[in-house]
Amino acid sequence: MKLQSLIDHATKYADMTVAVAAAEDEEVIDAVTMALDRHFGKFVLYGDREQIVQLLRRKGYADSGHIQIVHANSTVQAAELAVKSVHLNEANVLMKGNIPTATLLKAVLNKEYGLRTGKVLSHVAVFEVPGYDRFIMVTDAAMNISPDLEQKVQIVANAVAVARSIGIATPKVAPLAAVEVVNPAMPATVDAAALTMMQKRGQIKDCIIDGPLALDNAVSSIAAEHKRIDSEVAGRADILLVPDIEAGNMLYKSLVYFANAKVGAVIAGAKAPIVLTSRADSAESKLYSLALAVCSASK
Ligand SMILES: CCCC(=O)SCCNC(=O)CCNC(=O)[C@H](O)C(C)(C)COP(=O)(O)OP(=O)(O)OC[C@H]1O[C@@H](n2cnc3c(N)ncnc32)[C@H](O)[C@@H]1OP(=O)(O)O
Repeated sequence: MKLQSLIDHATKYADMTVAVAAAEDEEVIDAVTMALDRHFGKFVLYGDREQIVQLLRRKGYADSGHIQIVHANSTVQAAELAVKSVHLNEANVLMKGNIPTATLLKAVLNKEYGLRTGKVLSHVAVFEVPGYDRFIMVTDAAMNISPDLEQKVQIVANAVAVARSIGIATPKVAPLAAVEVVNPAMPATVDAAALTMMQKRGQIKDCIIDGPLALDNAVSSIAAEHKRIDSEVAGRADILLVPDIEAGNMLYKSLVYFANAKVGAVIAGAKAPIVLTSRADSAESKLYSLALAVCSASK
């Protein structure tokens, strides 16, 4: 599967509005104009009007009917205004611009005007890995630091919702650990076994969970056969649930830097999908994240 297919899908939602907090950033404007070139999304850019106009002019986009600029005096104000616009249903997707992640997340978690739903918010990344015939999803590599079992249940639910929004009707979920047997000294294996049983008993829906699985058994049927693991998920996992942010972040970055994987990612579980790009992301990756957010907002 190619991430390009998400862009093709997103073009069906040309009217989706994306609120960008602190849009005065060349890379962010690159992603916005790339999306407009591909005919998806309308954008409301919150931030320093003069800087945003200058950046848009360089791209030849100053007068686009699909862009509105709302001036903000600071990044804190830009975050507040952008989040409020999603809260008020004026926008369908929130995107981070030139602003610290914590500043945006604070606004997102604001009790009065934020985007809380009572659910856990979590990061879901979708990878196109060279040599693989399907997407590999990783969660949570960037938001929840050391989730407990109840949080993992919601992290899985968020990832399943994103998977379904991109056409994976019943995703196979592998809760990862270092081994594929339960070892009480390794809490990730105990949580993985509990998640597996919760899915079998109908407490977690719309997916198949089997774990614990080590990474090789989750993604390689040869490795799974070698270990004689009899599992519906082994070798065919769509979603890799990592035990904590360190494991997830290293897996995410290994896929990008060692395997040349392409990635798009969103924060799910909020009132609307959130695109949390980082400086190191390519404009292409930001575009994939925008497309993924538009696809998941459409469900
Ligand atoms: C993968 C590539 C990209 C990257 O590398 S990103 C870099 C790595 N990521 C990070 O550094 C972010 C890691 N996470 C964090 O720092 C923190 O968990 C985060 C998200 C900032 C929240 O921390 P704090 O602001 O300290 O929040 P807190 O724990 O004091 O809680 C404040 C209120 O917010 C709520 N909250 C926090 N995280 C939540 C979540 N995931 N889902 C839903 N609600 C959440 C929390 O329950 C609390 O609510 P209340 O005020 O008690 O009602």
